Amino acid sequence: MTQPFSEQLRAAAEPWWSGAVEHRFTAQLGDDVLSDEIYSRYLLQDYAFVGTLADHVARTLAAAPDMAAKGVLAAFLAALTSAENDYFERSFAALGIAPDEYRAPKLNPVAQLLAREMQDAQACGYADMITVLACAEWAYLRWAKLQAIKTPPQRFWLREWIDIHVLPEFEQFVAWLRGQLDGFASLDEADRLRLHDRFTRMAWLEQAFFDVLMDD
Ligand SMILES: Cc1ncc(C[n+]2csc(CCO)c2C)c(N)n1
Repeated sequence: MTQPFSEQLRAAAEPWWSGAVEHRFTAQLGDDVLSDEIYSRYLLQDYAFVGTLADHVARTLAAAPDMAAKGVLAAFLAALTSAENDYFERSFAALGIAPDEYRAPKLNPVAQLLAREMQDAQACGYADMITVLACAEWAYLRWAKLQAIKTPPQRFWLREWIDIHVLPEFEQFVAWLRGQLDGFASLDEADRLRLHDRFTRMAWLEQAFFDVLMDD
């Protein structure tokens, strides 16, 4: 039996998929041994990423083929801009990072490429936009699940970052994204190949996003 298209995409994105999901950055985060210096670097880049992602979700919503899909994306966008923003603000305060610093960070080269990848997908259409989103969200669900079985970190900014990504609502959203990917199996071969490349590039970028933060 052929695998669902989402599984085909994920399997084809190895070794970068596992490289991202089992990254030493996330392992050290879950073990509560990641330095605040590295995590601060991460959070500054990721806050900018999440801002760009919110715009990406809004454009995906605008391109969505039906009201049901628009509703799911609207709910995700609401969570992204409320609860998630609150987490960032509290964490920046605890880490001694001032608003001036986190509102306009200088993006590292990987963060710049991630933003380009989203723009490129937006120029192609709904399936491409969903593919970018699905890879990013699914990878976060996976690494967080692996870390959630450990003793929760003492530092709330590490602990809550795992918690946010194992919430049932988030898991349902990822399941929905995977369902959307599975629907793209009926697209023609050229489209499927382009989505394969896009998903793999995203997995590579997710791994690289962690790589550039580490000291060693
Ligand atoms: C580089 C990078 N890739 C993916 C995510 C995952 N993500 C982005 S927004 C969001 C919403 C709910 O928390 C989630 C899970 C991230 N943070 N940073």
